[in-house]
Amino acid sequence: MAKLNFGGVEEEVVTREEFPLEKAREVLADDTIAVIGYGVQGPGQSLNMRDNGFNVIVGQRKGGKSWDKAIADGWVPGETLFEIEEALEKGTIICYLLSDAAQIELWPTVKKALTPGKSLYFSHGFGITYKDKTGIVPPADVDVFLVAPKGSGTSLRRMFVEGKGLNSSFAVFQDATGNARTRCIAMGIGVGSGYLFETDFYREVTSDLTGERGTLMGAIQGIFAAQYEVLRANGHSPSEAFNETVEELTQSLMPLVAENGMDWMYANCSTTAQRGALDWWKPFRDATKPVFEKLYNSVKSGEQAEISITRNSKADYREKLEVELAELRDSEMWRAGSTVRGLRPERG
Ligand SMILES: NC(=O)C1=CN([C@@H]2O[C@H](COP(=O)(O)OP(=O)(O)OC[C@H]3O[C@@H](n4cnc5c(N)ncnc54)[C@H](O)[C@@H]3O)[C@@H](O)[C@H]2O)C=CC1
Ligand SMILES: CC(=O)[C@](C)(O)C(=O)O
Ligand SMILES: [Mg+2]
Ligand SMILES: [Mg+2]
Repeated sequence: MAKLNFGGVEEEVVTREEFPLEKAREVLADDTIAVIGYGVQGPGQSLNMRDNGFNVIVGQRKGGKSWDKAIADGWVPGETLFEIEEALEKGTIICYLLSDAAQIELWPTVKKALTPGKSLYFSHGFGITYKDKTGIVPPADVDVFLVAPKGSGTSLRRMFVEGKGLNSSFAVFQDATGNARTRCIAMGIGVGSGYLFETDFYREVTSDLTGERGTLMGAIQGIFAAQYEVLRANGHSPSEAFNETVEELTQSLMPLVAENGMDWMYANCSTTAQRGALDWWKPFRDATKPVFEKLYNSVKSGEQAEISITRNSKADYREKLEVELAELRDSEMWRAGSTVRGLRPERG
């Protein structure tokens, strides 16, 4: 563990320097890693582990898009791609990467396969933390741990292919073998994490649910929509409103923030912009903070988990999500965005 100073607070993190890939391979040399579910995280994690030289198989329901995608990605039915029950039987580390709602339905099957000494791996603290709602209570004689890549499985794979690494959190819930922590970190390195920071299942799920509902996804769309609507109501064209709300942020300014922080991005803009942004960020913070507090409390009380389970357990949940995604896609702002994206010279 490397001790690092994060803005004045000391924290320990695990880097690839101190826990190299060779060590991770050694730790899991005798394991068969069964990735159950081939949705978004399933492909990212399984392909990275396969390319990293681990013994990986995939378990997925036969027929359907995910099964076909697995075959297209080079998984071979009967060799490295199996029906879920068969993969569960063969695996010594069970990576439970179905959607959080689907994990509830399949749990009785998974539980049966968890013979003593096996490991149960998650990428979210959801199922374990909300056990009263999910019924997910693992047997005492298996290791239970998580590695949660902090980003989409799509980025996890893309960054790996580019030689980069997305960072992940890790946590041990149950250590039956006495070796759970090392095995967990080895998995974290195996899936292609850039570095790993430690948490517990409760803190992982509460921060994650807050982040995705907040600045990462929910709040950002909300604030985009509000500014776009004000610009349009005041006579600005869709292209002007979109460029000034989204395109400039994603294409020009956020890459600068990613590279060197907010102050550096500010410093690379005009002093006119700096003056205004420095005056306005606090009013925006003050206006939104009560919403973030409401959000956090709703996560903490279990209300957000309840909503997610209820809604995503319905037979037609995919169609319902698609209708709401279409509402975004078909909005003037994102239709304007589609045209703007088409005009990027590199796409032409
Ligand atoms: N999507 C992402 O990039 C991230 C996901 N996670 C976590 O990783 C885990 C997996 O999430 P995703 O990859 O988004 O899952 P997903 O929603 O893409 O679903 C994964 C797979 O579950 C299968 N499935 C759905 N219902 C099923 C059922 N009733 N029986 C059998 N199979 C079923 C689907 O065919 C799909 O292949 C979750 O715990 C999630 O919170 C964590 C970080 C990011
Ligand atoms: C990509 C990620 O980490 C999220 C937003 O938390 C999720 O997909 O659940
Ligand atoms: Mg997340
Ligand atoms: Mg999440």
